[in-house]
Formats: sequence, C-alpha cells, structure tokens
Amino acid sequence: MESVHHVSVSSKILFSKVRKIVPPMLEKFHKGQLGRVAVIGGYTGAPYFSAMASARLGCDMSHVLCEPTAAPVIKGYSPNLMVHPLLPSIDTVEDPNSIDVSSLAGPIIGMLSRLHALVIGPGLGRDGVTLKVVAEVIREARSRSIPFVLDADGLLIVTEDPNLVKGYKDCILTPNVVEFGRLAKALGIEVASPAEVAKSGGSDVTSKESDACEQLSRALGGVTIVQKGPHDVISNGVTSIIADTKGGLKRSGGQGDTLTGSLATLLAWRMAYHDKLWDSGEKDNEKEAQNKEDVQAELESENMRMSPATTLLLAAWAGSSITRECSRRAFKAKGRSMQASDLTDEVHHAFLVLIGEPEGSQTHL
Ligand SMILES: NC(=O)C1=CN([C@@H]2O[C@H](COP(=O)(O)OP(=O)(O)OC[C@H]3O[C@@H](n4cnc5c(N)ncnc54)[C@H](O)[C@@H]3O)[C@@H](O)[C@H]2O)[C@@H](O)CC1
Ligand SMILES: Nc1ncnc2c1ncn2[C@@H]1O[C@H](COP(=O)(O)OP(=O)(O)OP(=O)(O)O)[C@@H](O)[C@H]1O
Ligand SMILES: [Mg+2]
Repeated sequence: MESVHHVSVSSKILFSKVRKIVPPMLEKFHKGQLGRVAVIGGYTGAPYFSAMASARLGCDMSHVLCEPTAAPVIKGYSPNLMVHPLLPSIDTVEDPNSIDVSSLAGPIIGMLSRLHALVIGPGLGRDGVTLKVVAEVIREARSRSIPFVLDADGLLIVTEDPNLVKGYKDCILTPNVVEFGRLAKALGIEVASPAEVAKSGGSDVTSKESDACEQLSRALGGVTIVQKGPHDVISNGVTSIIADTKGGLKRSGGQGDTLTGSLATLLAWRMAYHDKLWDSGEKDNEKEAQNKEDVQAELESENMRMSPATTLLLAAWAGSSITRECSRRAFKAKGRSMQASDLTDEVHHAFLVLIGEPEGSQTHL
C-alpha cells in the first residue's frame, strides 16, 4: 500500500519541474544573482567539499566561514572559495565560561544580508563556544528568513534545542541514519528497526521507512527533512517524496557534503525563482500549496507557478538526486578507490544529465 503522503509523480516530470527553478544563463545577470551561499563549518575537509559542490552546481559566490587555523588550509585547497576565519572556539576566547555570544556572532551576522542561503554544520566540531555562537547565527538567519541546511554537527544543535528550527519553513535537515536516530530520540519518536521494516514486506517498506521521517518533520513543526540512506526519504510532515536515483556502492565519508552544497545552490535559485528574477513563462497561482494534493497538482501542471512548499520539496529532491548520480558516476570511474572529491568533479555532469540547461539559457558562446 502506498503511503498517503507520497506524491506519485515520475522522476522525468520532477526533473522538468526542477528545471523551472534553475535560472537561465543570461548576459544581463550580474555577479551574485545566481547565488551567494556560505558554509559555516569549522574545520577543513567537509566545509570545503560542501562549498565546492555549491560552486560546481553553479552559484556565483561560495563562502566558507571557519575557525582561524582552518582558513589558510581551505584557501590552499581552492583559491575560488572566499574563506573567512570568523568562528570562535574555546581556544580563541579569554574565558569560555563568560562569553558574550552576540558580540562573538556579530561578524558572521554582519555577512547575512549579503547571502541567499547557508549550510550549517559540516565539520563544525563540538566545541561549546562555537556551538553557542552558531546557535545565535541560526536564530538571526531565521529571523531574516534566510534559508539554511543543517547537517552533521549543526544537527547536534537542533538535538539540544529543537525550538531553534521548530516551525521554520525555509530549512532542510539532512541527517544520516545515526543523526536521524539522535533527533528522533530527542523528540520522542520511535524509529522502526531495519528488521521491523523488512518484516512489513512489499511496497509497505517504503511507507514504514518514511513514517518516522514524516513524524520527525511534524514534531519539528514542518521543517523539511532529507533522511539519507539506501534511498532518501524527503518529507515536510504532510507531503513526502522518495529520491531513489541509483547511487554508487562506495560509502566513503564526505558524500553528504556534496548534498549540502548542492542544496545551498538550489535554495538560492529557488529564492530567485520566487523573486521572479527571470520570466519562467508560468501562470501565477492563486493559492499556495498547503497539502499533498495541492503539491501534486502543481507538480503535474505544465504551466502553473509553484508555491514555496512545492519548490522546497523539489529542491531537496533535486539535491539528493544530483548527489546520488555523482556517487554513481564517480563509483563507475573509480570503483572502491572512490573519494568525496570524485563526487565534486561529477556535479556539473550530473546536473546536465538529470536536469539540463533551462529553456532560455544563452548557449551560443
Ligand atoms: N572529509 C571530511 O572532512 C569529512 C568530515 N566529516 C565530518 O565528521 C563529523 C562527524 O560525522 P559522522 O558522519 O562521522 O557522524 P557521527 O559522529 O554521527 O558518526 C556516525 C557513525 O555512524 C556510522 N554509520 C554511518 N552510517 C551507518 C549505518 N547505516 N549503520 C550503522 N552505522 C553507521 C559511521 O561509520 C560513523 O562512525 C562531522 O562534522 C562531519 O561533517 C564527515 O562528513 C566525513 C568526511
Ligand atoms: N546504502 C546506500 N545506497 C545508496 N546511496 C546511499 C546509501 N547510503 C547513503 N547513500 C547516499 O549517500 C549520500 C550521503 O549519505 P550518508 O548516509 O553517507 O551521509 P553522511 O554519513 O552524513 O555522509 P558524510 O560522510 O558526508 O557525513 C546521500 O546522498 C545518500 O543518498
Ligand atoms: Mg554527514
């Protein structure tokens, strides 16, 4: 039995709808309009992979906000990234027991007005001072309606204080199986064990697996969750989509960073779509999608402008699909030697194969 919450729209149609929120490449655009994103990520590897994925997918400016000793290392990986050593830690403050969180967060908050989307958490670490400052940044980003993706140690902040994101409709959480379990436990949600899920059999397996994701999303007031695994379950509590594009077979660390970086760029593009940066050729929609039926109708319509709820689910689904296709391609080329950086190199190919340039892009050069 199919879950009542799943939209049943083919991948081909979903990709064609994703193409609608991708800005065309036009001579008239200036630097920054196709996306300014920042990864708040502490140490070196993970934030680099995330920021590179955002850049390779096509945003104009990718920033990394990190801890001072990490900055020259990340700069050394790539001069394309803008690296800011703004994250304080227990080692950089005089007395960790009496810190002024708002003044420590000030330089980061000062950058927010220039950003379209944030990724918070890859390689952030668990330093108490850092986490307090980042929680303050989350509060401020939310109050300014800046969309963000929370992953890895950023999810730990939510586990400790779910109210920070509860009810915020412009954020995506991307927990792996362990992180999902921690969040579920913190919010009192029971997760079926793999054995229990397998026992339910047939197509009900998908329904059982997504049950916990839907419940967690509802417990968080409808935030969008990408529950990563053999297939990714995406839910906002009332509507769910499964991303089951074939992935690779190597489970090297760092693949989740391609996901978060891709999501940041998609969130920036989604914002440009809603701001009508270009003419998408669609008809205005009189009402905003509220439930699964409304979302499904917008996804099935060829010419109706989509609501924020629909485009958020689509962006999450697209990020997931791109990451899995990167992993499949990288694994095909590298086999068991595959590393996270091999996914970074596949982001553009994955985009072209799955989504493709939108109508109206100037491709004559
Ligand atoms: N190259 C890098 O710099 C990388 C940095 N990373 C960072 O490392 C920190 C910790 O991330 P972790 O993902 O290790 O998170 P956790 O500290 O939550 O550890 C998860 C653990 O669960 C295990 N696990 C994963 N999937 C499982 C499954 N299906 N069943 C049972 N066990 C499973 C993993 O082997 C890992 O030991 C984060 O800050 C993250 O961003 C990771 O993203 C990996 C790559
Ligand atoms: N068993 C699987 N089969 C296919 N794809 C998978 C499988 N497990 C995870 N993935 C994919 O790998 C990507 C990263 O998910 P994963 O569960 O490894 O996250 P993670 O542990 O947070 O990664 P990271 O090491 O970057 O922190 C996701 O896009 C997910 O769809
Ligand atoms: Mg991870």
